[in-house]
Amino acid sequence: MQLILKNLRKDFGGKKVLQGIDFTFEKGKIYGLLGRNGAGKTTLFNCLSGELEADEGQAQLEGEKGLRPLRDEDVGYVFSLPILPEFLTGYEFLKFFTDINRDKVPQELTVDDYLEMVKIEDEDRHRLIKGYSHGMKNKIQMLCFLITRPPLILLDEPLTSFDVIAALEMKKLLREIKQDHILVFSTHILQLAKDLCDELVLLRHGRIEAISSELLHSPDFEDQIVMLLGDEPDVQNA
Ligand SMILES: Nc1ncnc2c1ncn2[C@@H]1O[C@H](COP(=O)(O)OP(=O)(O)OP(=O)(O)O)[C@@H](O)[C@H]1O
Repeated sequence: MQLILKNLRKDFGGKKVLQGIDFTFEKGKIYGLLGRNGAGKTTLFNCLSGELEADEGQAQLEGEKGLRPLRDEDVGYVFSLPILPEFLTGYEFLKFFTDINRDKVPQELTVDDYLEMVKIEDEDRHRLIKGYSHGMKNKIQMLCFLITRPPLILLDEPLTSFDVIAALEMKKLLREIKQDHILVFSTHILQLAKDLCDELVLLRHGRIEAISSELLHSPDFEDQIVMLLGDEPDVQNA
């Protein structure tokens, strides 16, 4: 399975953010998306998840049944600022979520099994999400894609909110599921990108370019990335 992006463009009132993205992401790999603040990483994720409509271009999935446009339900999206119903408990939300996705949930797994998977403790499961920490909310968001297992999973800087143990667990989990998904992960933490990702891509000048694997494994990797990102101009105005 592949996600094929062709000439994806997005402007905001003349501000050219995505300037013709051409790139192919493959199943079985974790991609690290790097870019300066304001480079357009969230905009790209929003266009792929259907939160925003791209002005031009296409996003298509190529699988066993051929090529077809990417649909909203193909995408699991973990936002950097989690959006969840704060008036529900973690348990209630997941019960609701598993009920509406009953066809996708393996029979043998209960809500408690899922909460156990991301180590949300018993005493927290029945508290309102409103009182959860940022990291706990991110865990709940991650459970949504662990339940529905969409082909494309987008993670907008989620691991930065996790403590060291939780981050290790999440990395392990992502590595375990990666063979069945296309995983794209945006982060500003170079060490995390290097450690977790199979491929690194840069979003700069409104386009995506791959970083060679030699560079990824070279001793001056960080300096080179800083140099490459350092010449990113401000987003172009029309
Ligand atoms: N809804 C919007 N309306 C107008 N401008 C927007 C909108 N969303 C994003 N932008 C602009 O598009 C540019 C890219 O923003 P985006 O959030 O995609 O960057 P980013 O790479 O995710 O940045 P960061 O690393 O800081 O999170 C910024 O200049 C931002 O101000």
